[in-house]
Amino acid sequence: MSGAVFYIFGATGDLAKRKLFPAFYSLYREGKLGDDFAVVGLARRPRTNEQFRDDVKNSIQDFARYKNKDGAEWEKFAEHFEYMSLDINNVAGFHELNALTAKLDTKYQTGGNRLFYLALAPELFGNVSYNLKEGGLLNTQGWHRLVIEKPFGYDLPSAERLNGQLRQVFEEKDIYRIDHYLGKEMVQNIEFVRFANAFFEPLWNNKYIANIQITLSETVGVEERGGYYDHSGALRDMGQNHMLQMLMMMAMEPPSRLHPEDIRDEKVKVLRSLRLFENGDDVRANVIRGQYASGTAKGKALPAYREEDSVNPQSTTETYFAARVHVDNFRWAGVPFYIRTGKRLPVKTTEVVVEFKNIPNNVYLAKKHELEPNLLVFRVNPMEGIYLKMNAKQPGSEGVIVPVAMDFCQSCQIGINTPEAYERLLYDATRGDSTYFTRWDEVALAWSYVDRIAAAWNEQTEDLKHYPAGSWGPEEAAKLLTDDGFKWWPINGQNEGEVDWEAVQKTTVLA
Ligand SMILES: NC(=O)C1=CN([C@@H]2O[C@H](COP(=O)(O)OP(=O)(O)OC[C@H]3O[C@@H](n4cnc5c(N)ncnc54)[C@H](OP(=O)(O)O)[C@@H]3O)[C@@H](O)[C@H]2O)C=CC1
Ligand SMILES: O=C1O[C@H](COP(=O)(O)O)[C@@H](O)[C@H](O)[C@H]1O
Repeated sequence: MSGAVFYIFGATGDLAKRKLFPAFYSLYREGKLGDDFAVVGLARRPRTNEQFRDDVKNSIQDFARYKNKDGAEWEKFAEHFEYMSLDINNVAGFHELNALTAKLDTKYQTGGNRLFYLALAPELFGNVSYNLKEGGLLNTQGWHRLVIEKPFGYDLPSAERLNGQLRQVFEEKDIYRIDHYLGKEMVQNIEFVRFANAFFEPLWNNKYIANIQITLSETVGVEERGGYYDHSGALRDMGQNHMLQMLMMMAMEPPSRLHPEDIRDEKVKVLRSLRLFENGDDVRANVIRGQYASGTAKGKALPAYREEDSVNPQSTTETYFAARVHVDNFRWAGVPFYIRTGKRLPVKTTEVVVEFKNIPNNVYLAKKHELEPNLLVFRVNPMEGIYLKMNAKQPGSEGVIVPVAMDFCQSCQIGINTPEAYERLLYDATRGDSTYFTRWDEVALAWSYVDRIAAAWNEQTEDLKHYPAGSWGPEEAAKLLTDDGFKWWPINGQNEGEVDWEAVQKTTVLA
């Protein structure tokens, strides 16, 4: 990497501690940062450089893939970190920051390259970018990139306002909007599996695929984020970004080149093809929302959402939603995409299931047997891998057909040491590769899709269902599929479905 100064705005916050410092350390240990870099931590509270380096060290001990094993290496790494107390709203502080950076530019031969990471509450994003310009931090020769966290706005109008503020200072090509799901190994793998395998791409259409199911389930509640979450809800927190991004990866056409803009062009076309809900009734027929009530998980009593800290006791914010989504283009016409996400569900998992259509039922095997459909499952999180379920003769039987699985468990083979999403994204931003960041038109289209749902929900709240914490959400979500002759496929054997995945015979593990 060519030299650069990295600025972490919000360096005393949770994201910096849990994700960013560990990501820097992994990249450093892997030689991806080189030695010509400085990291400047910025936040209001006072910290000496030594205290800040201790914060970084503690975060690495707690959260990094590489632990702080080697004292000499740690010391070398820590020297790259500096701290400056700064209030985002104070322009004078930015002039001071510029003076500090000039020294770092010389020390590390950065060529004026600067990456500004905003790990801050979104309402501060606009001010930072304006003050960066005012403070002279963009007056150098090298590249200047702005990495911003989600949420990018609350709805389309607020996202447009924010984008307008950022664009007064940065060009679109220099704005890296994070969606950390795009940094996940298996989400990135979707396009490789699709486009690098002769036996998938020909089947990847409405002739052979019956439906696609995307599940992002979480066992946690809102934890300490009640204040943010109660104004957001599952649709904005997970639907507008991570879920639609995964849907785009599944549905996009092959890009003509593996160039970031070509890939993002194809993703945007998927968003443009989403069938928009026409009115409130249409939303209610296709989107189910829920909120967790008290319940139990693993014998532990769990509070209701309305009892969580910083949550309105009468809140109607959804902690769960499931939707039937249609992509109205030639490839996907008639294939429903079912998406669901929720907090306080029984397992933490992210999975995408592709259910293939059954073989014609007049051929002899299907006449004699109840055949299960073939499934291709992308296991994104926490297990990483690909699972293919098919039918085969039970060994030793007289033609008994059983479901068997080809299970490529990536996390079993590579272990838990696969790079974390933030590592990949940070590395990509340092290299100027924006493929796995979201472009403005993606963000805007995703908001306009989600805003229609939110508007219908605002009209009335009677359709909000309460589900016990620790359950799979409102029963109505099952009906979305049963009405179409489908069902949610079990997640890691934990669903109330009939198939016991552990019992499914594992025939082959690919090397
Ligand atoms: N935490 C997470 O897991 C995730 C977070 N995000 C996003 O990342 C961003 C940061 O989240 P998170 O780290 O959790 O938030 P925190 O509340 O933990 O941290 C906020 C940071 O901003 C600083 N800050 C607040 N006001 C100012 C100000 N006026 N001037 C300078 N610094 C200020 C705080 O430091 P101080 O008080 O010292 O000024 C603190 O370092 C948010 O946009 C969030 O949505 C996204 C995905 C996951
Ligand atoms: O962006 C968010 O994602 C997390 C879930 O991320 P994961 O990588 O652990 O699957 C979610 O808990 C949080 O509410 C949301 O803001």
